[in-house]
Amino acid sequence: MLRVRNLSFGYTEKPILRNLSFSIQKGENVSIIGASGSGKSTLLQSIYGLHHVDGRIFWDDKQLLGPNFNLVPGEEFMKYLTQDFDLMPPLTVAENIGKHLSNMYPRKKQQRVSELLELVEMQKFAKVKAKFLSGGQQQRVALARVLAKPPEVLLLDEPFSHIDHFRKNKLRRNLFSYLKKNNITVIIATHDSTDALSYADTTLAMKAGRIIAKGSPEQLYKNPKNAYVASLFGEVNELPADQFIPDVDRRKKLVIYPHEIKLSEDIGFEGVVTNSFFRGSHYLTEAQVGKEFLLFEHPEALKIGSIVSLDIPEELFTKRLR
Ligand SMILES: Nc1ncnc2c1ncn2[C@@H]1O[C@H](COP(=O)(O)OP(=O)(O)OP(=O)(O)O)[C@@H](O)[C@H]1O
Repeated sequence: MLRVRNLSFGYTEKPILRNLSFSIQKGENVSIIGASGSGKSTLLQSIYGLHHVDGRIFWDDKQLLGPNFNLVPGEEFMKYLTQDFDLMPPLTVAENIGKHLSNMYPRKKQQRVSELLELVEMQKFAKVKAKFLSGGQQQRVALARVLAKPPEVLLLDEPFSHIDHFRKNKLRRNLFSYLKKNNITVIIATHDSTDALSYADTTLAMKAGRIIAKGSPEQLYKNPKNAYVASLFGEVNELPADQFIPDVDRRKKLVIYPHEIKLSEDIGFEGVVTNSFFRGSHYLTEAQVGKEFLLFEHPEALKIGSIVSLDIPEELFTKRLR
């Protein structure tokens, strides 16, 4: 188990991580989500042992002591994939992946490299020098490289940021099932809600250096603490509650996802369509209701200026009142 206790850190006087405490089970897939600058990368670097932090970090019973105690920065049983991929440009893809593997058993080494090339779908590029690869290809090689000697804990910072959608989905499925099968603990800092929703066992939501929510992706999505947490998963409406519910505290807000609002067959909240954005499976539609602009999903494009009646399920008036 990874245990983080009262972790604080700042690059300067200004605190960046503020008294974080949490635990992660062996083999767990944890995603860290949060706005840009909230401290996700700094948290990964602190766990890896790159910063002089306050607080304590343990892997099982072993305390991780950080840069004061490690001549070579970083913990041996962990791998940290940074946002810059750290490949050796003059070496080939296969050489980069196998760089830290022993040459004592060349066949075994070759087998391992082939297995990893297959995992990231880079077999065809085995003999190509890293300097000739695109950003997305480099990122895939870097992923294979951190897995070459399987770590116990893998820290990934935006690992799919350069990879196109076509490859990303399959790569994600391959990679995360490989990690589960091998019981590798993975902590992934991400902006991508699919990483957080589909693959994580646990999601940590960060804001300004604090963890403001922790739970399963379902818990955080269905019962978000506030509009900020909900917005980390995609579009969300944050509406003044008193415009929609009678006799409610004026300071309260309603946090509602666009797919939860539907066109009503009978009486609903009347609005005027102000925008409609094609999203493939639906149109994300904006309507003005009173002074508020609401986003909702609709299967067809609605004409701008048309009058609509919108239905917000009544149960959300209590469930999503914040
Ligand atoms: N080397 C550094 N020196 C000084 N300040 C830094 C350094 N690295 C990061 N920061 C600051 O620390 C804060 C947190 O940065 P961090 O990169 O951890 O955030 P993040 O959540 O990972 O952001 P992003 O999603 O944009 O990668 C930011 O305000 C950033 O400006």
